[in-house]
Amino acid sequence: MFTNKLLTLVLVVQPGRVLLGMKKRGFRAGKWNGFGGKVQPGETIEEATRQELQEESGLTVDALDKIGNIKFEFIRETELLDAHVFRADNYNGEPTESDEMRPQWFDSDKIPFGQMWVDNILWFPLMLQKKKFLGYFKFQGHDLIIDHKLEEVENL
Ligand SMILES: NNC(=O)c1cnc2ccc(F)cc2c1N
Repeated sequence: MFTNKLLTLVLVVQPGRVLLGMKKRGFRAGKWNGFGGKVQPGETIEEATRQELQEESGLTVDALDKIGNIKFEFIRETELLDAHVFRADNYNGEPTESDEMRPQWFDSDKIPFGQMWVDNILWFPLMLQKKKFLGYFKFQGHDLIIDHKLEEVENL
């Protein structure tokens, strides 16, 4: 029996480049990540996405494009992570370092996949092409995918 934990994830994209955040402390410090986190009770997924983006990068966005839903399972764990993935092509403000994250722009052809969650290399190309997708990744630990599904969809 699984419990479902909602996560948000947003990639801010400009022509030829993507904004990522270097996690400075805590879980998976030293990795580059999109911006996001948990959805608190009473918050919508979109509200949580905006809140986490602002806290972690200093940015606000007008439009959030829903581009993916990814379910993460870890063997021997009963919590399924249900990540709602968004893309933002416009933003307000300037990327600002926080206690948690150091934002940095990366050329779209120089994404540091070796310092990211290992599933990113599989679905970032879909995200960059603005394709909508459903993903499922089964992890053994945090660095080994032992099973996965990834499909493009017309609607989410
Ligand atoms: N850019 N961030 C991610 O791709 C990301 C964020 N959080 C996760 C939590 C659990 C997991 F198995 C994967 C991710 C993940 N890929």
